[in-house]
Amino acid sequence: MSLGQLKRIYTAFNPPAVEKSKDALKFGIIGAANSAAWALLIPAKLHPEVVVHAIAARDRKRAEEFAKKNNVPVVYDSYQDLLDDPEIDCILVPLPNALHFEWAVRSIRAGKHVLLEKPSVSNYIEAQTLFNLPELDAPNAPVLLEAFHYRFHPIWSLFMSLVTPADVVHVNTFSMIPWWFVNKDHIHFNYNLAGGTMMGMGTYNFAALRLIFGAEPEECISADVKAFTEGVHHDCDYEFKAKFRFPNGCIGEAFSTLQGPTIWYPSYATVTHRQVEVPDKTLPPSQKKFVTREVTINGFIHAIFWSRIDVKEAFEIRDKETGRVVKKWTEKRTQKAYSPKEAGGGLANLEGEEYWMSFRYQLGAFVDKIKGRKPAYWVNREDSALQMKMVDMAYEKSGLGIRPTSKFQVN
Ligand SMILES: NC(=O)C1=CN([C@@H]2O[C@H](COP(=O)(O)OP(=O)(O)OC[C@H]3O[C@@H](n4cnc5c(N)ncnc54)[C@H](OP(=O)(O)O)[C@@H]3O)[C@@H](O)[C@H]2O)C=CC1
Ligand SMILES: O=C1OC[C@@H](O)[C@H](O)[C@H]1O
Repeated sequence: MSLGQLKRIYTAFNPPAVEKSKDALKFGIIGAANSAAWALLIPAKLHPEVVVHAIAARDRKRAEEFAKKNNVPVVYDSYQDLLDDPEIDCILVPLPNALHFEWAVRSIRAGKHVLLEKPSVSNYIEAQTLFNLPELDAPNAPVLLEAFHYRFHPIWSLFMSLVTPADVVHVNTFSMIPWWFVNKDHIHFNYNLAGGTMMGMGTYNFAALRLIFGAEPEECISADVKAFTEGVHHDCDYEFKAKFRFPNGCIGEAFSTLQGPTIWYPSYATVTHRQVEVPDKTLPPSQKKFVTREVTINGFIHAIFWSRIDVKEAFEIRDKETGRVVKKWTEKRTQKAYSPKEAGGGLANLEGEEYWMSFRYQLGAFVDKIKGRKPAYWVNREDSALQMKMVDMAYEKSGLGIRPTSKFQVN
């Protein structure tokens, strides 16, 4: 690891605190969750318009410890008490997946803006209700955002600018978390809490496929899982490999595991385009030029640690009449984008530093939306709902079945 990389990662987790503005939004967190550090506590330090105001946990002592450790001034005894605080503008919901639906609805009904951990809910049934809540279409409606952090990072935007969705024929995605990071008692492996690797990690791969094809999958062709069978862990996949058919017979593949090997291997998505003709005025009129482009984004999920885009273009010059290949060659290049400036082009003027994690860009977009500014990037409600449709498709195909629907009643 280079010194520059080490410095970037160190600063990402220990960022310089910025001064808060008078009209900063007050956030409350329901659940003293580990992921709250990534999604809110760290990025909040870098955002002048965000103050983490309150924490609630099922157990007050746990909330107090969390508050002390993270300098959160107000502690509540219950999630509902926190929602009832009129001073709070926004809620982070970092609860087990099975509780996202209920607490997102309750938060919205309390008039709060909601940053909702991924996956947004347990299944498409819940998604249709949540993302179509009438409160979200009322005047001055609260903002609801699924925390799909990687989509807000400049490397993702740069990567997408190198992809031509209509020409994509095949996509292969990979993600993993080493075995030592998630133990068996984690909420990821509790069926009643809507656990499973497709929920915890696979949703990242699935979103990549939907975005790269610019379309929804028509069918899950196969979904092979390795799953626990006993106790609360039953039907929780700890590893899976799924294959989807997208429009025009195109194929998208996803592999992920939450029990991977010891060394953390970066996620990736490799995109193969069909061969297309490229205009080239330097060629004689009897010849045509073609290119087949393959683009890989490495480290798309946790870009801060290490990420890079690899572009491989295979060119061919063909005789127009006979189709015979006259010449062929391959060109390769790589690109990094730890900041908008490094991404360049249309992204260069956006706000961001190389030590900003995807979560900081996400928080920026969330605040911009609330403040009535136009975020650089957004994940809309329909998109989040369709995301759950794809997850359900894979769970149904796997034989494990969709994750259980919440009993919480929305009247
Ligand atoms: N964006 C990201 O990078 C990440 C996102 N996530 C997502 O965030 C969510 C939480 O994950 P993570 O922070 O790892 O989980 P944790 O186990 O660390 O936190 C979950 C919280 O849920 C609360 N909770 C309420 N009811 C229950 C229950 N019945 N069983 C267990 N916990 C309960 C607990 O709060 P209390 O303090 O009240 O006891 C706990 O603090 C998940 O949806 C996950 O997919 C997870 C990791 C990273
Ligand atoms: O980004 C992540 O990495 C760790 C996982 O436990 C988590 O669900 C995921 O969001």
